[in-house]
Amino acid sequence: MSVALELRGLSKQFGELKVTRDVNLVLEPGARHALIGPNGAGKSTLVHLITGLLKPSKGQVVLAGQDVTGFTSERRVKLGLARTFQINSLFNRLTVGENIGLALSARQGMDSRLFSGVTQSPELMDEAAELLHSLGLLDLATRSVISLAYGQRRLIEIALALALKPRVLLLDEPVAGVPSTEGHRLFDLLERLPEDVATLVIEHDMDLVFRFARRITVLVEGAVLVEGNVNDVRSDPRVRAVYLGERAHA
Ligand SMILES: Nc1ncnc2c1ncn2[C@@H]1O[C@H](COP(=O)(O)OP(=O)(O)OP(=O)(O)O)[C@@H](O)[C@H]1O
Repeated sequence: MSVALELRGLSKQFGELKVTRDVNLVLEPGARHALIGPNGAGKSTLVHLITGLLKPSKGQVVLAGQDVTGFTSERRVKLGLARTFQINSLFNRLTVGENIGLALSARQGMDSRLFSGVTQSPELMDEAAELLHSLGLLDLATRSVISLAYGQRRLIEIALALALKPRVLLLDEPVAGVPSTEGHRLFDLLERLPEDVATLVIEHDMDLVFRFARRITVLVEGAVLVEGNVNDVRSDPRVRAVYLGERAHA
């Protein structure tokens, strides 16, 4: 099977400021990979380079063997790159199930503005329920989005991204703002992600990173400091120095 996502020598400069420096990264299908690094390390910039919000100064983004460096974000989504949607992309007055139905219909090329077409399609609504069930979120299906707590909405954002049937899923700080009482639902959901989807999580919460990831890339000053499996990264003295140094600084 081909590599799901590859970054080749990716660099980004804003004027004189080098924010991303020659980053190489490979995600195999089904990868569970975390990107970590101290504040300002360039994690968000790297995500923007992957999604197409920013264009690199050098290097390539390759999605399932295809060089997508010059492609718009929309084209990348169509080719299987999904990221968690921002909260405001959910339709507040609709139910969770209807929101997922709309995302499924968009994937199938239906005009998602034709909302009635979605709710009147038992197949789509069944598929939405099936997806929510597989993620352990079926209890939220008939709730209107507006009635959900913030943490619950963040879970639904992940379901919405998965409705696009991506090859690669980018999760940008999934824990941010989720109260600890709802944290277990997020962990549960992450364990239920489809096995073949390559997942890259950008996260500050080390508890989540160590539980979820099989490989970790540590970014410092825009460059990869270390990449390896969880134990290697955890015990690497350079990583400890970065994090302990940061803590001592705080
Ligand atoms: N559009 C821009 N123009 C100039 N500098 C930028 C721009 N975007 C980001 N930077 C700089 O790039 C560096 C990396 O920022 P980035 O937001 O990617 O880091 P980060 O690792 O995501 O940080 P955090 O964990 O705090 O969110 C910072 O010094 C930031 O000020």
